[in-house]
Amino acid sequence: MKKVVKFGGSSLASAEQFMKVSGIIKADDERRFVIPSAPGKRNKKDTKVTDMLYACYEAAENDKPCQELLKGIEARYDEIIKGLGLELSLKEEFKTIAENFKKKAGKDYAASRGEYLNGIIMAAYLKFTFIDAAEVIFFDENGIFDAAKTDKVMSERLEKEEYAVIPGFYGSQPDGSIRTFSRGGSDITGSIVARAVHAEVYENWTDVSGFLIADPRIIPNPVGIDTITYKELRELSYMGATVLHEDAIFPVRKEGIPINIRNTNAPEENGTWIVESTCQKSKFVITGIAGKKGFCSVNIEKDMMNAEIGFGRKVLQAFEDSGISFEHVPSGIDTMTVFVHQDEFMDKEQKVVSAIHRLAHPDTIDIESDLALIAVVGRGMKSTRGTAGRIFSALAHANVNVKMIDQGSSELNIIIGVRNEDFEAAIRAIYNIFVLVQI
Ligand SMILES: Nc1ncnc2c1ncn2[C@@H]1O[C@H](COP(=O)(O)OP(=O)(O)O)[C@@H](O)[C@H]1O
Ligand SMILES: N[C@@H](CC(=O)OP(=O)(O)O)C(=O)O
Repeated sequence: MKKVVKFGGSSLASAEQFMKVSGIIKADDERRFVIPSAPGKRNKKDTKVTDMLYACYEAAENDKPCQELLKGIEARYDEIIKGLGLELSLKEEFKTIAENFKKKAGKDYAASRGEYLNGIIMAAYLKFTFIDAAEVIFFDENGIFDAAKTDKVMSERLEKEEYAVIPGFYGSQPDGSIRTFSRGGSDITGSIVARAVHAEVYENWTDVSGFLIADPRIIPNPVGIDTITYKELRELSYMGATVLHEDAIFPVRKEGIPINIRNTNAPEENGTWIVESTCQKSKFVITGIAGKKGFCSVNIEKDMMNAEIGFGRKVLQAFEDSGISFEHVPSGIDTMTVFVHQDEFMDKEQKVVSAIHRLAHPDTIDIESDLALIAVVGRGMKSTRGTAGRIFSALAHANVNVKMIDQGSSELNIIIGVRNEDFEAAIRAIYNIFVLVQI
């Protein structure tokens, strides 16, 4: 039996955390393949090594001095090495990194060094084989993850290893350059490794005891989720529940490998099981709530819009032509609203508006910014009447003005648009009505 274990930055932020991690791995000899992230925050005010590397590289790229910043990063690793009592020096590694920064080896190369160096330390401490992810994780020349090549090379390579450490977050492109996944992407590496070795389980160790019904930074001590389906999880992580990267389920999903979210600081707890499907009912009507701030709505009105075939396509074409993806498109008889990410949209706003006028000839276009989207997700909602009603009465009681509602036909989720400033109050109101009143 093989278990793949991924440890997030919060689990590897200091020597003390490394010791806990080693204890967890050594407690079960089926924990054979280890995916470390870069050191994360040691306290709320601390900076993640990945962010330090981005900052350092930005300086190097602009021909500004970055030696001091790099020294700060080296000091973080040295502190871990010293704390673990290891006979290991990363001097040569840092020399190479400084040289490559000078040669402008790329932002992705810079960020990836956080995981690479942590992997070297982890392998030395555990006495496992170190495998550079650049040798087993591949992207094509356009930077798209190459699943087929990765799966083949990775499974052949890991077949030969009993115990190995593979750093998370990055791989290589055909020209040998380093490419990373998006932020939080070590979760994806863990999932890819789990698939390649046909693991029995993919354990994802973090600093919370599993997936919680709501973000603990908004709801103090939220109830934990015992079991959640891949689909529910995808909705929640896409909508901002950062505990697992939204793309991390794809590799394991195809193999039916469950993901178990666990807490490095409370390993005795079972955490959350993420599975393909389950006959287990969730504790409450809803499984979870998540959300994100920073959206804009573009409201388009045109009399008799309903009778005009192709109107929606023309409007969306205007967004596509500017390279802007849309999140939701609720519509009425003579209105259509397109929700987009504010930061993506801001610079191109007027270009898109004029394109909509040119392509679709609407009567009016009205833009509203600083909106948040909240997803209420649950496999139990389909069979329960009145869920939407309960949400709206809770929001009305909390004085939250609902800007938009969108329910997918799967009835797995309801998306609600509110003002950014109402975001936390809205999440609290929904949590209270579905969870607190039932406890
Ligand atoms: N629904 C949720 N359940 C659990 N944690 C959540 C949720 N939503 C947001 N989080 C946040 O996700 C954090 C864990 O993810 P992350 O910071 O990426 O950890 P790691 O460094 O271990 O990869 C938690 O500390 C918590 O603040
Ligand atoms: N270190 C990378 C990748 C990652 O997955 O980190 P973490 O496991 O700490 O979320 C980041 O900060 O984005």
